[in-house]
Amino acid sequence: MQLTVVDHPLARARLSRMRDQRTDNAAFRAALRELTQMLVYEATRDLAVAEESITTPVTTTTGYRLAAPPLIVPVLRAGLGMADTAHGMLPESQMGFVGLARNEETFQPEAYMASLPESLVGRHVFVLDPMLATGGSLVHCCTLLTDRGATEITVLCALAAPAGLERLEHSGLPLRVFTASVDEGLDDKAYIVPGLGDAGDRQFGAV
Ligand SMILES: O=P(O)(O)OC[C@H]1O[C@H](OP(=O)(O)OP(=O)(O)O)[C@H](O)[C@@H]1O
Ligand SMILES: O=c1cc[nH]c(=O)[nH]1
Ligand SMILES: [Mg+2]
Repeated sequence: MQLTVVDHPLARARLSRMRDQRTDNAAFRAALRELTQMLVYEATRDLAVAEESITTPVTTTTGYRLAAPPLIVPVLRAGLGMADTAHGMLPESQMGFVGLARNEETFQPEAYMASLPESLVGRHVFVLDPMLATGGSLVHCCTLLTDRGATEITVLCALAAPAGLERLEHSGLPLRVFTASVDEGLDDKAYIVPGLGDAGDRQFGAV
């Protein structure tokens, strides 16, 4: 597993706004959208490009486009807040969806939907979920993807806990992880510390 911490000053500023308990739902969503831009920008740095000839108003030159836009997969609910921004930056990408809700007593993810192409052979997949806590949700999601043949998965998250990163590492899944911070740890409710609370509730309200 490859880990990249995107600790650019602008990313830190957005993340700090998300952490602050005074930040309301709308401002939290705005900061997450802006942070997502930075995560996508970093995570797409090494994607293959195809060349094409283009004609400017002055002359002909070489243009570039992504050779194979990745499949984008937000993990509902919280990943929804990253989806539109990622899609805006990768407009040719297809989007799939995975719905998971962590049981807050057992901390196990409970799946309630998956809408994915049947085969992901040869497809690079970008998974969006702001929070990597115990890692149970992302292991579940990424296993759905490898079961369909994916061999290249990039995870974008705002925050990661060391325990979740360790779990992903030991899962053997073919992952690159981009996060804006590796936080201190988890509390007794498996919330990330210092964290930002429940990323779904912070965007959409408590359920
Ligand atoms: O690493 P884990 O311990 O599995 O926890 C992380 C998961 O928890 C949050 O979702 P949640 O289950 O709260 O659902 P929600 O997005 O609907 O709020 C978050 O968005 C991750 O999917
Ligand atoms: O801190 C956490 C842990 C899991 N899910 C969240 O939304 N926040
Ligand atoms: Mg939640």
